[in-house]
Amino acid sequence: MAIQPLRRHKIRGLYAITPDSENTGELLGKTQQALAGGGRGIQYRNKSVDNGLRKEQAGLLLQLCRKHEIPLIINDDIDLALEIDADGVHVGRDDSTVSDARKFLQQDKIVGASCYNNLDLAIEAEKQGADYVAFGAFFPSVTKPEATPVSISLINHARQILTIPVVGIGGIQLNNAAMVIHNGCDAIAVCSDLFQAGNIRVRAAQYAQLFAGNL
Ligand SMILES: Cc1ncc(COP(=O)(O)OP(=O)(O)O)c(N)n1
Ligand SMILES: Cc1ncsc1CCOP(=O)(O)O
Ligand SMILES: [Mg+2]
Repeated sequence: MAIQPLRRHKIRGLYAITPDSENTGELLGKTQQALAGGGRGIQYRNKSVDNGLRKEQAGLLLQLCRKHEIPLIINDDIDLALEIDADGVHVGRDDSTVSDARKFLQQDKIVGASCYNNLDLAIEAEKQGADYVAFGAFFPSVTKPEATPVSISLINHARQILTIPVVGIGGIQLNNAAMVIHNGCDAIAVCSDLFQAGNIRVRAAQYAQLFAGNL
């Protein structure tokens, strides 16, 4: 029986952001481990390979995510999301607008938006139909060292104003994740601390445990 696409799944818990990688087998193996440990969303983010390989990797990741009934969100690229029928797209200030993403993707697809340290951007993203907003970087990020720094106190303000889920990103590690969650983030987006872990499944389970009873 064919596995059906996910219907506007809410992003909550551990949201795994894939690292730049040319090694498709390794990328799939690591993502499988993140899913086995309890990852609740996967974002395919790969800034370092050509479009052909991006399409191949994204298609294979989608098959894997469907087996686990977990959504695959494509970073930046609405066309790729449409081509492979991914579960959604994540856009930032240098990408398409939320309105365009919403217009081109079917209603049941997920649209996420980066809002950096800016609540006005988040209010606008929600109006335009975003399914979640992301703030960060809360901590220095090795994956994106130039990311805008953000104070944890923003999360509480965001939760009071917005109805859609709030995602925290940037330099999140096991020893600082609880602070982000306890301040109100519905999900934490993690790349290096998850994908560089010696045992990715165990690391993912440790993150998932931080949300225990809250998903
Ligand atoms: C969940 C999540 N939050 C923020 C980002 C960053 O998006 P953007 O600012 O467009 O930067 P790039 O990731 O494209 O470098 C994200 N990808 N995911
Ligand atoms: C894409 C992005 N946007 C802000 S920080 C970041 C990178 C997140 O990766 P890491 O968890 O390794 O800091
Ligand atoms: Mg982007």
